[in-house]
Amino acid sequence: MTADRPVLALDGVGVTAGGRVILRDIALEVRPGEFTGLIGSNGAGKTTLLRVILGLQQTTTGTVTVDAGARIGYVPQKVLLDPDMPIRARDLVALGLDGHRLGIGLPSRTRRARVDAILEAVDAARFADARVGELSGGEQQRVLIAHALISGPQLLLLDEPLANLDLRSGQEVVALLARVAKAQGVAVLLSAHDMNPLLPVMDRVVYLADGRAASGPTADVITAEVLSDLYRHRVDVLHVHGRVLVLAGE
Ligand SMILES: Nc1ncnc2c1ncn2[C@@H]1O[C@H](COP(=O)(O)OP(=O)(O)OP(=O)(O)O)[C@@H](O)[C@H]1O
Repeated sequence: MTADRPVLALDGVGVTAGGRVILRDIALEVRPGEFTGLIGSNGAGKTTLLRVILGLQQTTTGTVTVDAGARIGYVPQKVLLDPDMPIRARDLVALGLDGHRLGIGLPSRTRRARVDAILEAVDAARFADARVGELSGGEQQRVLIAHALISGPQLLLLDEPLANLDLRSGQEVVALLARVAKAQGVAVLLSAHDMNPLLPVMDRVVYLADGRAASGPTADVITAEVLSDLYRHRVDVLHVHGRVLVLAGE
């Protein structure tokens, strides 16, 4: 795997399910060490696209190419952790190791060291022994990210991880993921309905509207011209106090 070879590439991908066209002609590339935002409003097709990449959703057209040997980590949307579930944060993270062939046969001291190191990397060491159900949303999100990272994936997919976080926790999770991307060369693909929390770190964007996508470097895609073309309707892109607003025009 080299820095200039995409770890993931989609070309002409379409999905029809339940008699409905959900995605059409999606093309995108994701590279090692890059942070890509998958942006779209409710129902735009973000989860479906992530499921396509995971091989859980059948495509009707196009190709999905994952670099040979690349492992994929996944943090699904809405993981419900029962407050009474008697599992500690460190045990949940260790499950990410056991669910993978990497985890089999590791001596317990090595396993523990791996779990500690990954909890440290996501700034979750201080609640390693707490029950996951009792942690705050932001803390749980860190544990779930550690769980996805422990098998050493080259591609990390996260489905709306900021949805239930306050602004501050959201910023912390985004900064953490950007660090992981750069330090470990992981390609991060994160879905969100609002791109603003991602702007400081987002190298590339896949902007979904009505099942179609515009994708590429953020500055090339988030323009009135490209988004008007995508929406097939005039939209304006406003930059206000460091935020980007996409507004329907006349
Ligand atoms: N198997 C299916 N059969 C029929 N329709 C489906 C199927 N899977 C998804 N859809 C529809 O496709 C559309 C896109 O769904 P998807 O969950 O991918 O959107 P999303 O962008 O993740 O939305 P949200 O932000 O609300 O989670 C929705 O209208 C959904 O109802």
